[in-house]
This record gives sequence, C-alpha cells and structure tokens, in this order.
Amino acid sequence: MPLFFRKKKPSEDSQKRLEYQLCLSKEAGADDILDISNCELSEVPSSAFSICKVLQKKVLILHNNELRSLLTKGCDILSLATLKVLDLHENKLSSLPEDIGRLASLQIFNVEKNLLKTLPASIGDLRLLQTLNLKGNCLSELPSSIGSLSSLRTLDLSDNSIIQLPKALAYIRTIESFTLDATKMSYPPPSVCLEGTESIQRFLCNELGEDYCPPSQYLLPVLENDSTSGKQNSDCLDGLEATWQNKFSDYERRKEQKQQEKLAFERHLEEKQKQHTQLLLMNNSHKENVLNSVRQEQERLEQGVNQQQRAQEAERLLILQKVRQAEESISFRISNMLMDNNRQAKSAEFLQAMEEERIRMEQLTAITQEETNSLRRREVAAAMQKMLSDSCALSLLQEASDFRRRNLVSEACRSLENMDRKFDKVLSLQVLDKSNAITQILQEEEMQKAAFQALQLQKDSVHGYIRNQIKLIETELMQLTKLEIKRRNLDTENLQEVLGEQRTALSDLLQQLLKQKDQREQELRQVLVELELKSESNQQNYWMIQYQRLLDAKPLSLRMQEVGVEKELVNLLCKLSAQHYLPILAHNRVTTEALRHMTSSDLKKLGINEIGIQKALLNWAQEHRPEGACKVAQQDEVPEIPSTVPPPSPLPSLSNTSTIQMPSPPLTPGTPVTPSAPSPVEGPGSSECVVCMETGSQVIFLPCGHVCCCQVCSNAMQSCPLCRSEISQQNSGIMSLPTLLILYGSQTGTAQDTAQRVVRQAQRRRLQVQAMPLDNYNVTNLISESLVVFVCATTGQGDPPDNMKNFWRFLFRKSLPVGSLSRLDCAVLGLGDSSYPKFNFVAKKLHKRLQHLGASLLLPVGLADEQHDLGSDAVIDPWLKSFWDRVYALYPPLADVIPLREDEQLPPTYTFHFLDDDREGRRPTEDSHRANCPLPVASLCCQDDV
Ligand SMILES: Cc1cc2nc3c(=O)[nH]c(=O)nc-3n(C[C@H](O)[C@H](O)[C@H](O)COP(=O)(O)O)c2cc1C
Repeated sequence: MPLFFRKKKPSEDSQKRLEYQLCLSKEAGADDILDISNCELSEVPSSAFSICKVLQKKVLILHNNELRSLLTKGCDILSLATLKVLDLHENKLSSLPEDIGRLASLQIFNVEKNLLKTLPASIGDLRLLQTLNLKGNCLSELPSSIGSLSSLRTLDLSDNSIIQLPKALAYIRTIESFTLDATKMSYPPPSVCLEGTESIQRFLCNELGEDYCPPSQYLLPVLENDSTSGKQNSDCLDGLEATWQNKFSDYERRKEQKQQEKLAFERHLEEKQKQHTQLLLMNNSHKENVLNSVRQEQERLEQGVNQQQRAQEAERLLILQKVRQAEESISFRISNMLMDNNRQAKSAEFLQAMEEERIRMEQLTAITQEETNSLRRREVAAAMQKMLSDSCALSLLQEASDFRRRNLVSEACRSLENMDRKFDKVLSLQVLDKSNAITQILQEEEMQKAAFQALQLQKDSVHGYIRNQIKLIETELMQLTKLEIKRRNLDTENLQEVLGEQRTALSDLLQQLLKQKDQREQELRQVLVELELKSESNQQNYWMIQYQRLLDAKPLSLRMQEVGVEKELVNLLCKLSAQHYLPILAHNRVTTEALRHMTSSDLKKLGINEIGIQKALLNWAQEHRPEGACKVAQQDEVPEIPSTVPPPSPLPSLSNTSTIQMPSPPLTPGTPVTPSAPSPVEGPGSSECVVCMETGSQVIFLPCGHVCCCQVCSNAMQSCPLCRSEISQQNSGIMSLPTLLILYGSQTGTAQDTAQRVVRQAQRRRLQVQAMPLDNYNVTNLISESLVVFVCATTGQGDPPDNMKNFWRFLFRKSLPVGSLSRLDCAVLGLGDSSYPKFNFVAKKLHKRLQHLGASLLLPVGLADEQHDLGSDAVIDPWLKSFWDRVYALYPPLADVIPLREDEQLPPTYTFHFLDDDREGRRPTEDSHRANCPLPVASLCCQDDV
C-alpha cells in the first residue's frame, strides 16, 4: 500500500447507504449479516468492527469497495472472530493481515479480484475454511501452510501468476474443486492440471509418496457447531449441509428483502426530490408572475406618466394660447383706447359744437340758464376727467413701451459693438497670419530663387569653363611671380623678361576672362529676370520648379562620364533597379577594379546608402576578378568619349606668349588643363606676402599679374610692390581664405560659449569669422555661404532652443529644394546630456537635414555630453581638432597663415566701462563698444583655448 494516498470522499449515495446498513445491522432482530458493500469505502469503518464484535455477526460483506487493507487502525482482527463468511471481492487489497488465521470460525473467504501478491502463513490456521476464492489476484506462489486447510473444498487460483503448486496441497484431502490456469502451470505439468482436481491431487500425493484417497472419504468438520467441538460426524453431515443451505438461502432472501427496502427508500427519495423540483418550479413560476406583474405595473405607470406629460403639454399649449389671446386682447384694448382717444378728441370737437349750440340756445332761451349751465359744466368736467385719466393711462403705457424699446436698442447696440470688436480681432489675427504666411512664402521663394541662381551658376558650362580657366591662369601667375622673385635674386635678366612677358600675357588673358565671367553672370542674371517675368504671378514654388528642371537636366560632361562607365556595371545597376546611382559612379569614375578595393563605408561616403546595393556591388566586383580588372584599368586611363563631343581646348602654350589667343569657350568644360609653367615645389598661395612676410600671397594684382600680397596687406596697396605698376583690379576670389560663419542655438548659454570658443580659434588663425544665434541670421543667405559651423544645444524633451526655433521651422519645410545647400561646407556640434532620452536630438537631426539638402558635412556630428566624467569638453576638444584638420585640408593656403602668437591678445568679447565719480548712481554698462567709450576700459576676455 502506498504510504500516502488520498482518501477519496465517498459519494453522498454511498454514505447514505453505509449509514443505512450500519443502522439496519444494529436494529433489534437484525440477522447476523453486516452488508456494507458498494459503499466506496477506502477502509473498514471502526463501527463495523464493534458491530461484528458486539452483535456476533457471522457474515461480513465488503465487496465492491476501495479497501486497501482489511484492518483499520486501532481495530483488532479478533473483533471479527465470529465471522463465518467474509466477502472481500473487488477491492484493492494488496495483502491480508498476518494474523488472518485468528478468524477461527471462517468457512467462506472470498478475496476475488484484489491485488494480493502473497498470502500470510497463518492462513493455514483457518481449519474450518471450506471455500477459498483467490481468483484474479497477483499471487505468484502459495505458502506451504495452505496444506493445513483441512476442511477446504473449493479453491480457486485462476487469473494469478502461479505456475507452481506447493506439494503440501496433497494433504488437503477434502478438496473437491480446484480451479487454476492449467496451461500456464509448470508444476504439476499442464497435462496433469488439465485433467482436473483428482489428477492434480494424485500427482501431488505421488510426489510425496502418499496414497491418494478421494475427498468423499473424508468428513468435514461440523460447520454449524462451535469450532471447539470439532467433532466429525458422518451421520449428521448431510443435515448440516442442508442447514447451511437453508441459512444461506435465508441470507439471500433477507438480502433480497433489504434490496427491496433499499429500492423503496430510493423511490421515496426520488419522490421527495420530484416534489422538491416541483416546488422549485412553482416558486420560479411564481417569481416570474410577480416579475411580470411588476413589469406590467411599471409599464402602466410609464404610460400614466406619459399621459400626464402629454396632458401637461396640452395644458401648457392651452395656457400659451390664452396668454397669446390675452396679449392680443390687450393690444386690441390698446387700439380701442387709441380709438377712444380719437373719439374723445372728436367728442371734444363735438362738445365745442355743443357749447356753441348751447350759447346759441342760451341766447335763444334764457330759461333755466344757470341750471343748464351747471349741469353742462358738470357733464363737461366728468367727460374731461375721464378723458384725462384715459390719456394718462395711455401715456404711461407709451412710456413703458418706449423704455422697453430703448432697452432693446441699447442691448442690440452693445452686442453689435461686441461683435464688431470680435470681428476686428479676428480680422487683425487673420491679417497677422496672412502677413506671416506671406513673409514665409517670400522667404521661401527667395531661398528657392537663390538656390536656382547658385545652381544656374554652378551648372552653366560656359561659366564653369571660365572659372577653370581663371583658376589655371591664377595658378600660372602665382607660379610665375614666385619664379620671378627667385630669378630676380639670380639676376638673370633675359629670363626675367620672358617671365614678364608671360605674366603680362597671362594677366591680359585673366582680365579678359574676368570680363567674360562678369558678362556671363550678367547674361545669366538677365535670363533669371526673363524667367521671373515669365513666371505667372500666382504660380507657387516657381523657383523650386525651375531648380528641379535644372537639376533634371544632366550636364553633358556628366552624360559623357556616364558613357565611360563599364557596360557590365551599368547592367548590374539596372538589374538592381539602382540606375539613379549611375551619375555617382560616373562622376567618381568608379570602375570594377576600384570597387574591388572599396568597402561599404566608401560607397556610403560616395552617396550609395542602400546596404543591399552596396553589398551587391562589392560582391559583383569580387566575382569579376582578373580579366575585367585589366580592361577597367585601361578604360580608366582613357575614358571613351563620343566623337560628337569636342575635346577640351588646351590652354595655349605659355612659351609662345606673343601669339596667345583667348580660347573660345567650349560647349563643355573640359578636364582641367595642366599649368604650363614649371611645376612649383609649393602649392598655390605658398609664397609669403612680400609686405608682411607672414601670411601667404593670396591676391592677384591686375594688370601686372603679380601674386605677392596677402589679403590684408593688399587692401592698402595702390601699386604692385614688385613692379610698381598701378593696380587697376585685385582678384582674390579663388585663392582667398573662407569666411567662417558660426551659427548657434543656445538656451542657457553653453552653446553660445562654445561658439565663442570657435570664434577665438578662428581669429587666432586670422580667419574672417562671425557668430550669431540662428534666428538672427537671414537663412536665405545660407545658400551662398561657404563654411559654417552649427553649434546647437538640445532642450526640453529633444526640442531646439528658443533662439533657433524659427530657423528650425524653416529648415524642415518640405518645399526646400533637395540639394539647395550643395555649395555649403559645414559641420554640426551638438551639446546635450545623455541622461535625457533624446540625447543631442537637435544636432543629430540638423546634421541629417543638412546632408539631405546637399550640404557637404566635413566631419561626423559632435555629440558633447554633460554626463561625461570630463564634461562636454571631452568631446568638443577632439571634435574641434578634427574640424580644423578638415578645414586646412580644404583650404591649403590656410596652412601658410602664421597664427597669432600665444601672447597676442584677441579682441575682447566683453568690455566693461567704469564711469566717472561725477556720474554716480549709474551702473557700469556691459558690452558697450570700446570705440564709443573714452573712459578707461577693463576688458574681460575669455581665456584663449586654441
Ligand atoms: C530643461 C532642460 C532640458 C534638456 N533636455 C535635453 C534633451 O532632451 N536632450 C539632451 O541631449 N540634452 C538636454 N538637456 C541638456 C542640455 O542640452 C545641455 O545642458 C546643454 O549643454 C545646454 O546648452 P545651452 O546652455 O546652450 O542651452 C537639457 C537641459 C535642460 C536644462
């Protein structure tokens, strides 16, 4: 038996049955049977033990329960000592009590269909046992003590695992019926077992060397008598058997009777349940009825309420009608009174007539004059009184109506005034909105126009060509000047002359080209004006459309370059649906060979952002290795140009200066021409200014063509310091240093300070520099800026600072042309705090947007973090260093500029003015301009941190 098993709670019916049976067995006159079968018992109730003991029960029926053990805790097996019949079939017994042999009276023992594995040895003590049913258990062997069951007649061992019988069975001489699974047996052999009980017994006797005697020769013990008597009496054997049969049939009968009683009880129970169900049904229907009646009552009430409401409504209408009638009757009365009034007026006339008549009558009859007079006077007075009271009431009514009218009019006036005020307000708001929208549109249009203009200049092939030529000539002139200075030292006059001639020729050429450039720009401006005139006044985004058209028209040079792209590469792009990258590949002259040495980031830098396409291109290049590489290299060297396109005009040889002709501009700007002057060791602008000897030469003087002065010194020059010829024109466009613009967005001043820091660094490098908040800057000028640093903080939850909000709104307009900032070199430095979820959001977004608008970002966005252990400078310092490296790479002449010495003071950022004593009471003013202040100046200048 398992140590822990959950006792299953018997069902209600089983419990009832158990109680019923226990009660029944205790009743006076009850038989010797205790039948507690089919009660779902997991153990024998202790009360059953006491009942058996006290009432000396002979039959205990426990079949069809859940018993795992016969004995219950605290109960003694001797309580069952009187039992003759013990029926335990169909339970879950896995063992029998070790002292089962103490049931000395037991004659019939049924343990069929249990889980018995072994039998206790004491079973052999059951000397009166006649029937032992062990069928359907798990027994594999029998104890040899079984041979002591000297009264056993019937033994059923079938449906067990027994394959061997103990030889001691031969000692049971009374056995008549022996049931076992003959075929499974090994001892005695199946052949013996199949022949039946006698054969088995014979076999076993034989095995023991005993003689076999049939059971009929052995007498059974007297069943009915006490076991103690134990005498065998062959004469009364049949009688005993009959008595036993009677008893058994009596037991069966009583069992039947009990069954009937039980059925009757169950019927009774069923009836009760039916009654209960009927009662429930009745109760439900009654409840339903009550609910229905309540519902009906409610409906009736609702109807009543509705009727009442209708009646009240009708009454209200009636009253309204009556009021209206009363009003009508009042107005009718007023009109009557007015009529009365008229009538009275008439009666006054009539009275006057009467008076006249009276006078006439008086004159005629002087009889009873006084009486008549008094009578008349009274009548007239009464009539007058009535008339006066009527007119008084009338005037009161009129006054009241006047007053109401006045009230109404003033109210109407007031509401009209309110309405007017509101209307005015709305109107002014609208006007404000409109003017805002107009300024925005104008700003946008201006930007688009500027973008168009810039692009037009950039795209114009003639202009481009002229620019190239100017650049070349400038370079030539510069080199010539350098050579000339060197030669001068060597004093080689002839060469000097030649060089002078070359320089003059080049200067002439440069002048012509500059003129042509101006002319071309003039023409383009004219085109612009014409376009403007053509544009319909109401057409939106006119410049945007023109800009797009211009963008769409690929320059011939690019088309030529596209022709030069390898066919296979073009096919691959088509296959990848990435034809739009063809111009990029063409422009950068990307070949299969070049691709093979490139990485994804290289392609990204070129503007091929889609990772899939990057990978496909790189893989393709790797797959097309050796033969292709050779071909591509050749193609790279000599790009195939269609014959229809004229080759670029070479610059005339400088050695032949007398025959220099102004080259006519070709249809397309060709590849830059190599300067003909001897290759200089240093780059352009690398010779130092002959005046200050510090900065590189940056300005070309015309007409002499000398390049010998820096930007600053050249301003004061009227004649060339080398040749003393008068300066008619200074050309500094190409070789000049950029003007750096620093635009910042700052909420609490940190970004502004950082911007000032960049300003100081620029000033140290002698660069023209300007810094201002983004919203103070006219954003439409951005198109024409060359170098800008954006220093932007993030505030709120990823919001731009207040002083860049307008700029922010403007920059993210959808109508801004993509690529409109293509001439701008810039960099973005963000100030933020990584403890905020949107860390440096503004700087990151600005960086992306500028990229989208075509600006070229010199370096990745700087993301300064206040949370860094070293503060924001941990990022700002290296970022600024990289920025200046990039600027130096972009503007090589800057390398020749000798920066300010450490001890040289920069112009102060802030100045403080101390006021005279006689101006007491006035506070020192901050940021007053030094020039305007005659007083001692204390300058508060931030520490230089270059
Ligand atoms: C109210 C407030 C909100 C801020 N929100 C952010 C933010 O969303 N993201 C971020 O990176 N930094 C945020 N910061 C940190 C600032 O960007 C950082 O302190 C910066 O240096 C301030 O520059 P400023 O003084 O020029 O405004 C916030 C700071 C403050 C005071």
